[in-house]
Amino acid sequence: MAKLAIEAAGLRKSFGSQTVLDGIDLAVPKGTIFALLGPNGAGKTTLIHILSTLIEPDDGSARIEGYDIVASKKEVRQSIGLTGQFAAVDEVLTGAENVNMMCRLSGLSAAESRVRTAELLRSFDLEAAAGKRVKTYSGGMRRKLDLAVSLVVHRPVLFLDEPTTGLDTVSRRALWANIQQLKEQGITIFLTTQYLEEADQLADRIAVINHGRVVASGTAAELKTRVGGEVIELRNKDNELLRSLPTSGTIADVWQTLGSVVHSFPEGTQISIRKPSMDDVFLALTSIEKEASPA
Ligand SMILES: Nc1ncnc2c1ncn2[C@@H]1O[C@H](COP(=O)(O)OP(=O)(O)OP(=O)(O)O)[C@@H](O)[C@H]1O
Repeated sequence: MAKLAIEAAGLRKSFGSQTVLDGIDLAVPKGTIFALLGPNGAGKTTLIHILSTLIEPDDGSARIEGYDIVASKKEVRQSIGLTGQFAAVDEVLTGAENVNMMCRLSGLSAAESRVRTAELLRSFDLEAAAGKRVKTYSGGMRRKLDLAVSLVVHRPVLFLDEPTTGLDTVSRRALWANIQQLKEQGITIFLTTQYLEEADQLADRIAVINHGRVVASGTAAELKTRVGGEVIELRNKDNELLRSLPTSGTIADVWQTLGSVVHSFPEGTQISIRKPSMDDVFLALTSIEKEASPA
């Protein structure tokens, strides 16, 4: 049995003259959460579409649960669940009707469908809203319902394309908890996100993608270490950030770094030293290419 749920080598895709994926390699172990982090237009959705067999790559290969995404489309489709960027549920139906309809379409009997619908609505905390039409749902509730619908049939691999885009902090955290629970059930999660905090909080491994290439990959801690050292923060008496300065963290380097700016800041300026955040990592890894790319 393959240990990897998702593996890709040299995936390429162009639309006309635009190269969207420029040689992507991936290896996602089973039962883990993998986050593909990148800015708008980096190629995240295109990669999900390729891995979920919706479009074919121009070059390279990929396997899901050991099945080739081009030669064994049917087996790949039977191994995956997918939720896209926009909720794919029917607004006129109630939450329960949506889940129930998907159960019936998936071949469950009426009785089985009732049981599964109740189970799913319970695990996503949607029982109270089960009888309400989806058009009355908040963005967070729709996303939860979307996830519930994609889990009607047990699939070992779940693709989530920007699952929390547009949600407020509370709904986002609730959805993160749901996603963690899916991992605890042994499901491999591949998600795309523009939110650094989301990748930091949820993912076992992260790949940062920019202009169709993986520019860095590893655990959140590894990526932070890659950017290196520590960050000195200078704040005024109201605790407002005045400047962040990179440092290796040694006494000599902190001394030298502060020495070069000490006269530029008023007395009373406070300093603190911290590890780099995912924001520092992301900016460091994507800023050079961003500057070079057209707006
Ligand atoms: N079917 C298509 N035809 C032509 N161009 C496309 C097509 N699909 C995607 N693109 C282009 O490919 C690039 C990458 O798009 P993609 O949706 O994969 O990026 P993304 O990282 O998911 O961005 P976002 O976060 O905005 O969804 C974009 O410039 C987009 O316009």
